[in-house]
Amino acid sequence: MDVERGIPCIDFSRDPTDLVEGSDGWKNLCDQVREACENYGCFQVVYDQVPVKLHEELLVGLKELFDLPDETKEKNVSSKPYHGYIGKAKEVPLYESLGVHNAPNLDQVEAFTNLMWPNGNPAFCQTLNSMAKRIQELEGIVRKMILQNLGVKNYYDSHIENSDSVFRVMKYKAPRSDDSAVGLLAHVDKNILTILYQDIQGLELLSKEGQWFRVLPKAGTLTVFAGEALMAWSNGRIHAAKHRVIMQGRKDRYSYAFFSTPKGGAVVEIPKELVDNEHPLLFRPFNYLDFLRYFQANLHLDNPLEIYAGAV
Ligand SMILES: O=C(O)CCC(=O)C(=O)O
Ligand SMILES: [Fe+2]
Repeated sequence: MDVERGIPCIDFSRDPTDLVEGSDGWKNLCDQVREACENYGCFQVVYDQVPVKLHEELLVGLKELFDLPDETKEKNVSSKPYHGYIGKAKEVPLYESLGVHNAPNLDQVEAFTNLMWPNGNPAFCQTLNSMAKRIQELEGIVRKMILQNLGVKNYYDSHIENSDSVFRVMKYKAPRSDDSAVGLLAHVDKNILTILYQDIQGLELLSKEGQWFRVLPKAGTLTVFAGEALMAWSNGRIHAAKHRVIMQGRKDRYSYAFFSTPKGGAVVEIPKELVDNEHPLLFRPFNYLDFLRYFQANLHLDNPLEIYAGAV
């Protein structure tokens, strides 16, 4: 495994047979994914099923989207936490973002683009939907590898059935001064897996040893994070890493990410196979949406999940 500046980089595009379940290449990738998830909670993945041209097209559309008036962007509301428009927050003034629920479904993206543009925006709608579908495919592969390595592949179908997703697009304005500025505060993702693309650098990851590393963007590469829902479900075997965005320089920064989440109302429950004397139960079963709401209401807490559902 190639570890560059502290972040493992795993090549899913070396040979198409590597993605054939059960092949030697597949087993090798599974091992790399497990090592990365356990030790870093994050890795970069080379994946050519998301063409560089599609990233470029989406970025052009995103610039147009974020240039829309605030009143238009604010129309993107949702009852689910982190699905609507976020902007002009005191703590992160450079940050703005919009969420699209279940973006691999064309109707959902169409509803979003019709809300943003008077005549919709068919080209952007297609691009965003195509991106979400391709990243969802990658998410499914990564999740299958993780479950296989945990020895609980039999849970894969129900895991996917009980999942949902939100695609978030983000813009960070360039800081006003030459000093670096916080784009997004340090946090751990709460969901299952996050697969992210950034156009220019800014993303930083906290290693288990307590050191911040820059995650540099690379053409044809996406960044995968494990979230707390997966960390909890794996009974702590998978690490969910803290990360943040630091802005520097004169350029605005754009990023987007596919977040897989437990379905609304779904309960995160550790499989019995992952609990034994060496691995005592770490979390009681918890309702994901209820936990998210608890987290939002208690942003000052350091370990909200441990307080909310900790079993020890
Ligand atoms: O914009 C980025 O690079 C990171 C975004 C992020 O961490 C998040 O939305 O959870
Ligand atoms: Fe994040």
